[in-house]
Parts: sequence; structure tokens; C-alpha cells
Amino acid sequence: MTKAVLGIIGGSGLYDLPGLQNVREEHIASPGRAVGCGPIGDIDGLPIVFMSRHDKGHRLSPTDINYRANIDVMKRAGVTDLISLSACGSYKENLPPGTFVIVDQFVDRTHNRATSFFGTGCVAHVSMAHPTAPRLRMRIAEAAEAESIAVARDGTYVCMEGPQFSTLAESLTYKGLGYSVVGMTNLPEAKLAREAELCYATVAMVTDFDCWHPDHDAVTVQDIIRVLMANAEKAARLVARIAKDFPREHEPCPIGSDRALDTAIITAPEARDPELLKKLDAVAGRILNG
Ligand SMILES: CSC[C@H]1O[C@H](OP(=O)(O)O)[C@H](O)[C@@H]1O
Ligand SMILES: Nc1ncnc2[nH]cnc12
Repeated sequence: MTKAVLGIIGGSGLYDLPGLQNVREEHIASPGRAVGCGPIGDIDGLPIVFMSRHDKGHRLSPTDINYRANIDVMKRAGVTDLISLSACGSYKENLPPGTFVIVDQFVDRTHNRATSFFGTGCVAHVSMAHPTAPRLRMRIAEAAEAESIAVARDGTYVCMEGPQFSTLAESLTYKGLGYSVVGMTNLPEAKLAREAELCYATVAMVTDFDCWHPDHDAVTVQDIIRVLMANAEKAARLVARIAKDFPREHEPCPIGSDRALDTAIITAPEARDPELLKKLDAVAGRILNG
């Protein structure tokens, strides 16, 4: 049996995790990739590792975040299940600011991100057909309902490069294509979490209607921050409730997020690059050394 450890990545407006108990600062480095770990603690006895994606003071832009180091560190810290708490714009009238969308699908519109641990010397192709872990999503949705937080149990998140917000033409296109929400950060995490065999889910917390909505002006950071304050309080309650009800033993993922590398690595053992394999010790150790 594997002990369940919950990882939380906080996005815009979420630079710490209120309610985290028995906090200790531990430095877990990601070899060759730098970046340490956020505070480790627990809520109701469930071990929790917190990381602030943009760092304290919101220092890092979506393009500059070291997603590989963040996910690698989560893996090294023993995380089994990873939840992203993110701000997003909405493309649907019925998902107004304040709504928490438990994303089930992603569309990638980024073009300047490192989105794989693998590469020359060890190539792997994991499935991204179902990028989020259904059982984790269900637990988040149930916790949100128990806390009377307005929640949508699914939705498609389009991940744009940014850091500029969308043009009106982009916004209308994404809306027309049926996407639910837009953000700039979650797609690299979802891909890397899958390679690292972590169960991943996104809570996309709506802050604005982007710029498509005829009744709302173009989105500004000031407006977003106002909504973020309220969302942050709800997010802390949500995490506390998830932790309270979370199983203490990791439950096998019904879609195999936690075994994603079983059938993914294609490079022949004799063609593998020992230097790359060293860096993959945490992410792919189960399958490479197993
Ligand atoms: C501050 S608005 C734009 C910013 O907010 C979202 O960040 P995160 O996903 O980390 O909450 C969005 O993706 C942009 O990075
Ligand atoms: N409208 C928007 N577009 C992209 N990222 C966002 N994060 C919050 N609101 C956003």
C-alpha cells in the first residue's frame, strides 16, 4: 500500500496555504533543474505539500515557471495526488466569476514551454486522452458541494501562452469552439504530472469573463485580484474539506494515471542516455529501476 500524499499548487493569489498544520520547510531539490519545495505539513493528519506556482510576490510569469522542477519536486516529496488551484477566465454565462470548474479536458495553445521530462536518449509517449484523474475530481466536487461552493463538475480549459490576455478574436474563437475556461499555466502541469504518474486535477476558479462578454469590459489584473480574494478564502475551505475526507492510502487511479509509464517508453535500453536517466530517477524510477 502507498501512503496518500496530497500536493497543492497555488496559482495567482494563492501564495500560501492557510490551515496547513505542523508546517516544516524542507528543501527538496530537483537535480539539474533547481527549485526547492514549498512548505510541507498536514491537514487532519493528511500529509500535504504546498507550492506557490508564481512564487512569493508573484515573481514568475506563466512562461518562466519551471514546471518540470515543480512536478519533479512533488514526486520526490512523495506526492500521489496533485491539485492545481488556478485563476481563469470564463467562456460561459453559466460559469460566472466565483464558480469553481473541475476541469476534465485541456487544449494546448502554448508554444514556449518545456512539457516533457523525456527526450533524446529516453523517449516516452504517455496517453493524454483523459488528462485528469476522475476519482480526484469527484472528491474535489463532493468537497465543494459540502462547502456550498458553486461548482461545475467538468469543463475544458484552454491554455494560452500569455502573458497578454486574449484578443477579442481569440476570445470569441475559444468561446465558439465550446471551451469553458482559459488560463496560462495548467497544461504543462497536466502533461508533466501524467509523465510523473501523479493523479492530477485542476480547480479553475473563475475570476472574469475574459473579453468576449458584451456586458463586461476587457479583463484587467485589478478586477481579477478583487475576485481572487474571495476565491482564495473558498479555496482554503475546499482544501480543508478535501483533506478531511481523503483516503489515507492511495487508491489506484481508474484510468491509470499512476501507471502511465507502463507502456510509454520506446527507447531501447542500450540506446538510453545515462545522464538523462539520472535526472529521471524520481519521475520514472518505478519503471526504469523497477
Ligand atoms: C493574474 S491573471 C493571469 C494569471 O492568472 C492565472 O494564473 P494561475 O493559473 O497560476 O492561477 C493565469 O493562468 C495567468 O497566469
Ligand atoms: N481571462 C483570462 N485569460 C487568461 N488567464 C486568466 N486568468 C484569469 N483570467 C484569465
